[in-house]
Amino acid sequence: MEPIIDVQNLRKEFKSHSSRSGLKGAFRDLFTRNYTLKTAVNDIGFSIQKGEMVGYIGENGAGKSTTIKMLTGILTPTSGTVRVNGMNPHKERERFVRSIGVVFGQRSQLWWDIAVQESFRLLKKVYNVPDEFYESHMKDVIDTLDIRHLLDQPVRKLSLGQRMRCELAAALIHNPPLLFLDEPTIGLDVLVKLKIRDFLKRINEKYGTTILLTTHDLSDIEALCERVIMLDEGKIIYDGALRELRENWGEGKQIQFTFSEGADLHELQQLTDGTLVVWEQGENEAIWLAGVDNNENMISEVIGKVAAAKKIIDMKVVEITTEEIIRNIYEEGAVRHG
Ligand SMILES: Nc1ncnc2c1ncn2[C@@H]1O[C@H](COP(=O)(O)OP(=O)(O)OP(=O)(O)O)[C@@H](O)[C@H]1O
Repeated sequence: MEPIIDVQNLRKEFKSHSSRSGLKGAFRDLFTRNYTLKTAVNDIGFSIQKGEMVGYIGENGAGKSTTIKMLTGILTPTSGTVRVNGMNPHKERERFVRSIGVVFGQRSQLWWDIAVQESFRLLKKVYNVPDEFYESHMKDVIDTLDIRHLLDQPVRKLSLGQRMRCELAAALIHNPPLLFLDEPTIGLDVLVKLKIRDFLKRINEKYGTTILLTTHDLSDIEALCERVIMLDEGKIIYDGALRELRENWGEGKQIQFTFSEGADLHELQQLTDGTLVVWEQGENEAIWLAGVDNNENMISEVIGKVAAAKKIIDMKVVEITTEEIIRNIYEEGAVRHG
């Protein structure tokens, strides 16, 4: 089966001209421009099958939005190919936009001054959605997102969480097979986040909707996506199961000690000499974190050695979080496999 998203050797360069300083520089700029080239997306490739929910992650400036903009036809690639829903997003613009739903957390597709349901009706017309389908489908969407009481409010009166739920509903009026979400839960409280996640799971199960999700909130990814694509400086550094990422990288644990008084690094290193421990100071000098391999003997050995010499007033053993795993990966720049 043809993948729903297929990207090959995709590249986007931005040209920006840097001005030279001084009057002489400005004069020279009139005749020859000084360009600097920024490669935002650097020859990437991946494909996504129908029904997948994929997390697209990376630090600020990694190239996520630029990729999404090329996938949705807003930007033209410098080189490479993009096929989405069997189409070229830039060439078949009109037909293409009817086949996708997009939610950008920071931007609205609803009309600010009119009631939410008027916006919905307008979009229904734009997308040519048949009445019968609209009634039954939107009833379900409205109930699941719990927005019925908001329908006669103008958008400008809604809170961010209320607006985001309406945005999601608006993106789904034509029941697109593919949904792009860029930071859909940014700034939302936990309850609204949970509601949105449950909703996304539900439409994925019910309609087999494919979802590509960009977010800085890794708990969104953990709740929804089995697969992650990780981007760093325009290149894909990991594409695979989130589970595998944890297995390969997350085997370590941290023991968090709170001592009765301040400790220093040298002293702690000496105490655990001969054991592989990475010490790191916590919030203050009495709190220290010992990073160790996930091995029971190792954990008791470290605790034993430390407890014999220092007065401990609190202690806990914590799993390394996905957040930390990913931070470690960025620090090392690439993923070690196996
Ligand atoms: N229109 C543009 N002109 C010039 N440079 C751009 C343009 N758009 C993006 N860039 C640059 O391309 C790089 C990738 O930007 P992009 O917005 O895709 O990153 P991102 O991963 O989405 O980041 P964030 O998480 O901050 O949204 C950045 O260095 C950015 O400065």
